[in-house]
Amino acid sequence: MAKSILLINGPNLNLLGTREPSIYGTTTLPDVIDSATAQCDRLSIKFTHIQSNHEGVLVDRIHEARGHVDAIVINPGALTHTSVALRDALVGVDIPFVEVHISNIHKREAFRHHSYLSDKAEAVICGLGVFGYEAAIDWVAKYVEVKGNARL
Ligand SMILES: O=C(O)[C@@H]1C=C(O)[C@@H](O)[C@H](O)C1
Repeated sequence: MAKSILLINGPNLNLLGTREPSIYGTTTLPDVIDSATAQCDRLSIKFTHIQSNHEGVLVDRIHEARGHVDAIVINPGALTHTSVALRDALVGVDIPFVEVHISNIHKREAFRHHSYLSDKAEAVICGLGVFGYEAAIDWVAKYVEVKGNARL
């Protein structure tokens, strides 16, 4: 069972709750983090989180996670559809990850239908709103085994 999870949120997710609420809902990112923190506490999982609007900052954080994190839950935001660098970082550190999208990207503009990450993800959750984060953490807790001595 995973003992440490890193949650990553990409560009514009800092606006969650006020940004296009008809698509992304009214729950704020701090509320998402608070819920995920409590969920991980209940599951005895060490939890950390980063949100950044900068691709290189997220790449650096993924590199830093190697050897310290058992699994990553990532909503890459728009980098989903553009970032080979993010894909390469996730594959390069060999940490299992679950891809989360608040909206159902397959019901939206065509340019959102492709992800540079999905074929490397353990699972992809989209369209469940912010519940997708909770579902991803629950799944990771149940099905992702600790690799070596990975700890935060
Ligand atoms: O649904 C989401 O969480 C994703 C969030 C974004 O910011 C968009 O750029 C993606 O296309 C969809």
